[in-house]
Amino acid sequence: MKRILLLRGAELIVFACLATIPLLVVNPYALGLLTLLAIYGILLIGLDVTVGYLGQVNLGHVAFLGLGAYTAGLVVTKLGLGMGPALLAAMAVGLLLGGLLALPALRLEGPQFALATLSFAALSTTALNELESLTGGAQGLSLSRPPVFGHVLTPPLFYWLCMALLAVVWMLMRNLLASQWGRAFEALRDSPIATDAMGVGTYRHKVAAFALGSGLGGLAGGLYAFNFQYLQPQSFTYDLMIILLLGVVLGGRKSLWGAFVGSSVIVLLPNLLSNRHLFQIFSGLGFAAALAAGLRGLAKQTTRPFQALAPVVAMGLLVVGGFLVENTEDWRKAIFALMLFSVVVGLPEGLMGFLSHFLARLFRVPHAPLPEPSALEDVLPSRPADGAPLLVLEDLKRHFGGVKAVDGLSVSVQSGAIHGLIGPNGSGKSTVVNVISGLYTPSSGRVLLRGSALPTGSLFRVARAGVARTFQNLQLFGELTALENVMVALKGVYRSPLPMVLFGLGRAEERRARADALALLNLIGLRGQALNKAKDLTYGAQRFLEIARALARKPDLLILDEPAAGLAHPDVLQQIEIIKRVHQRGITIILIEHHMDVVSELCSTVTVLDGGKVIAEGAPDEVKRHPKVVEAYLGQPPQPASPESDPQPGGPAPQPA
Ligand SMILES: Nc1ncnc2c1ncn2[C@@H]1O[C@H](COP(=O)(O)OP(=O)(O)OP(=O)(O)O)[C@@H](O)[C@H]1O
Repeated sequence: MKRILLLRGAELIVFACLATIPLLVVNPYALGLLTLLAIYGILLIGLDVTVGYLGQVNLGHVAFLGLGAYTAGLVVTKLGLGMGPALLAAMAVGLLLGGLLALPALRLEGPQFALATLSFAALSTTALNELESLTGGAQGLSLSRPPVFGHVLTPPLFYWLCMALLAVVWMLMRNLLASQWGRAFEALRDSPIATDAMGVGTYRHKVAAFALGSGLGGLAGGLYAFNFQYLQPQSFTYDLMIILLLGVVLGGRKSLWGAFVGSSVIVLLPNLLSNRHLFQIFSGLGFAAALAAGLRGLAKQTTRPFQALAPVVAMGLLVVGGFLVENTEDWRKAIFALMLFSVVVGLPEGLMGFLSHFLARLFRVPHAPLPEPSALEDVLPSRPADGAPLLVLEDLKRHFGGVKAVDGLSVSVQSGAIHGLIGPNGSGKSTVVNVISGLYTPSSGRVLLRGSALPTGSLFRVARAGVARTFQNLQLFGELTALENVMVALKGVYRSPLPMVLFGLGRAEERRARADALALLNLIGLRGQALNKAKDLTYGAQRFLEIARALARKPDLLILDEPAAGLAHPDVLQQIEIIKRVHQRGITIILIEHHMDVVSELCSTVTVLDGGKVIAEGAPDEVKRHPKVVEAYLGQPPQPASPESDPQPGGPAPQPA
C-alpha cells in the first residue's frame, strides 16, 4: 500500500507542478516546449505499448501521429467542426487504421513486423503528399485553433488542455496496465505459446494493444496539429521515428514515467543540437556517465567488457564530434544513432529502469502484504470421477513430410485417472500432446473430450475447452512474478468490461484474483515466493509453478509433459506429492514421463508408444514386462529374463527418480 501511495503522491506532485507552470512562466518559448512535452508524452505512452509491452519494433508510429494531425486539421478546415470532434476523429483514425494494420502485420514476427510497419509509414507519407486536393501536398495545410466553448485557446489554455489529456491518458493506461490486460501483454511477450495455452488469446491481445497505441498516436497527432497550426507530410518521416524510438528506449520501456522522461529528451534535443556549446557540455557529461557506469559494472562484474566499452566509445565520438563539427544540426541523424546505440547497449532498461532500481534501494519500501488465500475448494472445486472416458483419440495421425510422428493412435483416457504416456525418444509422445493441446493440427483422426470434438490447431481454443498443459521445455512468463504467472491463467475471475477496467473499477476482481492465485501457490508450496519473478525461482520451483498456472484454468484434463525432467531427487519427490494433491481434486491427468519410478507411483494405466503407434497398454508393472516394450527400449527381442534385467522404459538413458 505504501508503495502505491508513494507512486500516486509522486504523480500528483509532478502534475500539480506542471499545472502551475503557466502561472509562473511567461516565456512563450518555454511554454511551447512544455506543451510539446505533453503531446510527445501521449505519443510515447502509445508507442511504449508496442515497443515496451509487446516487445515489437514498431516503426510505423510516426504515421499515426501524421494521420491524426491531418485528420484533425481536415475536420476543422473542411468540415468546420470544433476541436473536440477533431481530436476524437484523430484518435478514431489511429485506432481504426492501427487495428487494420495490426491484423496482417501481427501475424509476422521480428524484422518482418518492423518492415511491415515501416512500409505503412512510407505509404502514409506518400498518401499525405499525393492527395494534394485534400491535404495540400508538399504545400502543407494551415489551420487555426477553433474556439472551445466560445473561447479561443491561448497558449496557456492550450497547454492546460494538453496536460489534462496527458493526465487522463496516464490514469487510464495505468489502470489498464495494472490489470489482466497489462499482465497479458507482458505474458505474451515472454511466451506467446504459453499465453495461448492459458486461454489468453495472444493475437487478439496484440491487435488490441497495437490499435490502442496507434489511437494514442492519433490523439497526439490531433494535438500536434493544433499546436503548430501548419502541417507538412515530411514532418512525419522516419527521422522523427528514430527520435521517438530513442525517447522510449532512453526513457525506459514499460513505464509511464519512462515515456515522460523520453518525451522530455525529445523536446530538449533540438535545443541541444542548435547550441554547440551546450552540445559539448552534454556529450561530455554523457561520456563521463558512460565511463563511470562502465568502470563500476566491470569492477562489480555485472557488465561484460563490450557492454561497458561500447557506450564509452560512442559517447567519446560525440565529444570529439562536438569539437570538430561546425554545425551539429547537420549531424543530427548520426548523433541520434550513437545515442540510441549507447542506451541500448549500456542502459537496456533506460533511465527510468535505472532510476527505479536506485530509488527502490534508497527508500526500501516494502511490498503491500498479500491477502489471505481463497479456499482451495472455491478455486479448484473437487469433482467426482465417474470413470467414463474423458478423452478419446480415434485413429489420430500427425505426419511431418515422410516422418510419421503419430501414426493411427487410438487411446481412451478415463475420467479421474492419471494416464501415463511413455515410449523411447522419438516415439511421438510430445507430438501427441501438441496435437491434443492444439499446437499442431492433426493430419487425420479425431480428438474427443467428453464425447465432443475438441477444437484442433488452436492452443487458445483448446485451453478454453477445458484442457490445460505444462511444457517439456519450460514456458513461464519470466518477467512476471510467480503470483502473476498464475493470475494470467485464472479462469472465470475477470469479468469487468474494458471501460470499467480503464476507469479503475476492476479492482475487486483483481483482489479476488490475487487470493485465488495464492491458494494455488499454496497447493504447490510456493506461497512464500509469490512475489519473486519466475525467472529468479529455482528450476524445481519453476516446474511446480507451471502446474499451478495450468491449474488456474480449472481444467477437466491436465497434460503434464515430463514434469520431473531435470529435477533433483528431492524435487522429484515433491513433484510426485504435488501431482497426487492435484489428482485428489478429481482432475484427470495425462502424464508423459521418462522417470519410470514416477510413472509407477502415480499412473493407473500406461500407454506405450513406439514409432507413433501404441505397442502396449495396461498397468505400469504389466507394460514394463511386455515383450514389445522390452524390445522397443533395448532394441532387441527380450532374452529369457532374470528378474534384475527389467527394462527401464524411458529411453536409452533412464534417469533414477
Ligand atoms: N515439428 C516437427 N517437424 C518435423 N519432425 C518432427 C517435428 N516434431 C517431431 N518430429 C519428429 O517426430 C518424431 C516424434 O517426435 P516426438 O518429439 O513427438 O517424440 P517424443 O517421444 O516426444 O521424444 P522425446 O522423448 O525425445 O521428447 C521424431 O522423429 C521427431 O523427429
